[in-house]
Amino acid sequence: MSEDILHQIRLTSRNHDVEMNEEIHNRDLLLIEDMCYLMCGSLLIRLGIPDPNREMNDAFNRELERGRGYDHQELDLVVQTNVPLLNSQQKEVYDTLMKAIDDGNGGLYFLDAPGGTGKTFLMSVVLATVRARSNIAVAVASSGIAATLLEGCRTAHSTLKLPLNLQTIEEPTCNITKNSAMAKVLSASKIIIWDECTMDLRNDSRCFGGAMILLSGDFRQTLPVIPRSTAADEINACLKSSNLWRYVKKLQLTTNMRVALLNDISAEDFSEQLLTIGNGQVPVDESSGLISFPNNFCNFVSSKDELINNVFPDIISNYKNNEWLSERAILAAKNKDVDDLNYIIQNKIIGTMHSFKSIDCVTNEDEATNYPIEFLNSLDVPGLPPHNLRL
Ligand SMILES: Nc1ncnc2c1ncn2[C@@H]1O[C@H](COP(=O)(O)OP(=O)(O)OP(=O)(O)O)[C@@H](O)[C@H]1O
Repeated sequence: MSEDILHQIRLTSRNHDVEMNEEIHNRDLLLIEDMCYLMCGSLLIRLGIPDPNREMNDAFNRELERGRGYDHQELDLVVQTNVPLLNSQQKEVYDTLMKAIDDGNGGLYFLDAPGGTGKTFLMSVVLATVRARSNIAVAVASSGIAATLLEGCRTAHSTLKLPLNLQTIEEPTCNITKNSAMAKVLSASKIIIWDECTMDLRNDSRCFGGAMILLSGDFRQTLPVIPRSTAADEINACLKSSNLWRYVKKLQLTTNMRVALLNDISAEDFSEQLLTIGNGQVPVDESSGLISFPNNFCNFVSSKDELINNVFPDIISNYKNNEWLSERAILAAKNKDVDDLNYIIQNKIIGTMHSFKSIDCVTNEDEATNYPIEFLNSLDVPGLPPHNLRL
C-alpha cells in the first residue's frame, strides 16, 4: 500500500524523485485503520499494530492544501506572461534560482535590491513557477504589510513560529517541532522566500536545515527596530551579523523598474538620490550627526499645516471622493506623528467626531494597583487601535 501511495504522489506532483518516508507510512496506517474500523469497529492499537498519527496527518494536509491549493491554469498564465517581461538582471536571478531548485541542492540566497528594482515582481514569478509545477513554495515576510504583496504570503512570525521576544533570548529558535505539520510542509517545500528580511533579527541556523531559502530585502531601508536600544544593538541584531551570512550567495538587482516603466527623468534623479543617501554617501554634519537633503530632493514645507494643505488641498469638498483620496498619502516615521496629522486632518472635515475608548480595567482586581488606569491608557500596542480612537 505504501508503494501505491508513493506512486500516486509521484504522479500528482509530477516529481519522480519523491522517496518513501514516514509520512507515507503514516498515510498507509491511516487507510488500514479506516478499513479495520469499518470491518470490525476496532482501532489498530487494539489489534497490536502501531497506531497512525491522525492529528499530524490532518494538520499536515491542511497546511499542504494551503501550499498546493492554487489554480494551476492561472499560475501557468502568470509564468507565461511575466517570464518574458523580466529584464536581463531579473532573468539571470530567475534562472539561477530555478536551476538551484531543479538541482535540489538547497542553498541560502540573498536578493539585494533597492526599492523599485522589481524584487516583488521577480519573487511572484518564482513562486508562480514553483507552484504551477504542483510543488510547495512557502512565502513569508517580516511585516504584515509586506506579506500582502506576495500571493500566499504570511508573516514570518506566524509561519515559522518565531519567538516574540527574539531580542531578549540568548539563542532563539523557532517553535516548530520535528514532527509538526509545519515542519513537514517546510521540508516538503521547494523554496522558502523571506521578503523584507533585512528588517528582521538574525535567526538560528537550525531554522533552515538544508532547504533552499531566498531572502530578499534592502539594507538601505528599515533595519531591525529594538525599543530603547543603541545603534550598535541594532547593527548587532541585523542579519549581516548572523553566522549564516558567510554562507549566503548574493544576487543583485540594480535597474529601477519604476523609473524604467514611467520613463520619468525626475523619478530617475529621485531614485539615484535615495541610493546615495542609502549608501551613506551624503556628508554628515559632525556637530548634529544629521545629513542635509539636496535642494532638488523634494518640495520642502515648514509646518505640518503646510504639508497637509499641499497634500490634501480643499479636503472639505473632496473627502468623500475615494479616487482623489487614493492618490495621496502622508508618511511619517513615528506613530505619534501619524496620530497628530490624522487628528488635524479629521478636524478639517465637517461633522461630529466620535470617540471610541478602549477598556481600561484589569480582570483580576488584586492587580489593580499594579496597573493604574493612566498606565493602561498610555499603552499603544502595535496592531491595535489607540486607547482613544477618534473617528
Ligand atoms: N520586468 C518587469 N516588467 C514589468 N513591470 C515590472 C517588471 N519588474 C518590475 N515591474 C513593475 O515595477 C514596479 C516596481 O516593482 P516591485 O514592486 O516588484 O519592486 P520592489 O523592488 O519590490 O520595490 P519595493 O522594495 O519598493 O517594494 C511594480 O509596479 C512592478 O509591477
